[in-house]
Amino acid sequence: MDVMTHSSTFLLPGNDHSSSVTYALVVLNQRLPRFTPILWDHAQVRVCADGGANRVFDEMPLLFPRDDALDVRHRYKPDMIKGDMDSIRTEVLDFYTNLGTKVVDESHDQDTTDLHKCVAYIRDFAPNLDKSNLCILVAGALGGRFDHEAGNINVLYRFSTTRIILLSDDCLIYLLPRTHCHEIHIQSSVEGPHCGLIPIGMTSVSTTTTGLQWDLTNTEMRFGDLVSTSNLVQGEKITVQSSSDLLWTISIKKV
Ligand SMILES: Nc1ncnc2c1ncn2[C@@H]1O[C@H](COP(=O)(O)OP(=O)(O)OP(=O)(O)O)[C@@H](O)[C@H]1O
Ligand SMILES: Cc1ncc(C[n+]2csc(CCO)c2C)c(N)n1
Repeated sequence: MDVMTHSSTFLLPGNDHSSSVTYALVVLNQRLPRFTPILWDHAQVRVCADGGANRVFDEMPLLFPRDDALDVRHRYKPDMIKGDMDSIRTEVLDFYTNLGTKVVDESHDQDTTDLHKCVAYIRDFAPNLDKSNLCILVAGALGGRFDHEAGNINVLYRFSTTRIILLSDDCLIYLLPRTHCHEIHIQSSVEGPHCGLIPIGMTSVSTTTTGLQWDLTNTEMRFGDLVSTSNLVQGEKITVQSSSDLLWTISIKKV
């Protein structure tokens, strides 16, 4: 079975030239995580999901209190705004349209979420993007309305062959597909030690891990019985192998 490696270097400032990953960023309509500018700088394409554009417009300047707000807004210009356009304010739409941001109104589709629409666009259409090792970072995906959080997690399952990482100020979540053995390299300056492995939707018959305080050894997990929450990372490397897709979550440090 092939090994899939994971590393949250996108939380560290600066260009990691050794990384072969192409990052894309989706900004949702939730308070911007404080490290959003770092994610923005790593990304080669930046897409706002509908009201996510309001957050970039209103909150990016707050993250740079010494800079002129207009300068900040010009510096952090989304490439695209996409969604059903019922949350973006007119002044925000006008501002970014004038700067050349592409706007796609998909209000005809009321069966998929704005995040779904953004991920589908990045995966299938974004021009000039090397998608051979694509990783989509999603800012503001957790910590708000539970229906939205569940919808955001569902996107991980609907696009299970695409690397997608849901982020909030407090934690990140991604899917570990059962098709691979996983090596998670912990960036201990910015993440951990709290972590969890969560089977959603079905019983996970057998999971084996190394590197956790409470490792699993061919252990069954399911809702209604054991799920691994409040676990702790012990070293710099975690390995996970499972008969089912699992969610991996790890805390993000406040620093
Ligand atoms: N409170 C929240 N918690 C988590 N994610 C959120 C929250 N609010 C919005 N989102 C995410 O941001 C995206 C865009 O938000 P927006 O408010 O524009 O959506 P919406 O479809 O108008 O929502 P609704 O009509 O259900 O209020 C959503 O599709 C969702 O993924
Ligand atoms: C069974 C079912 N439940 C809820 C919705 C509503 N809905 C789901 S995604 C979406 C778009 C949000 O921007 C909306 C309105 C639906 N269509 N079908």
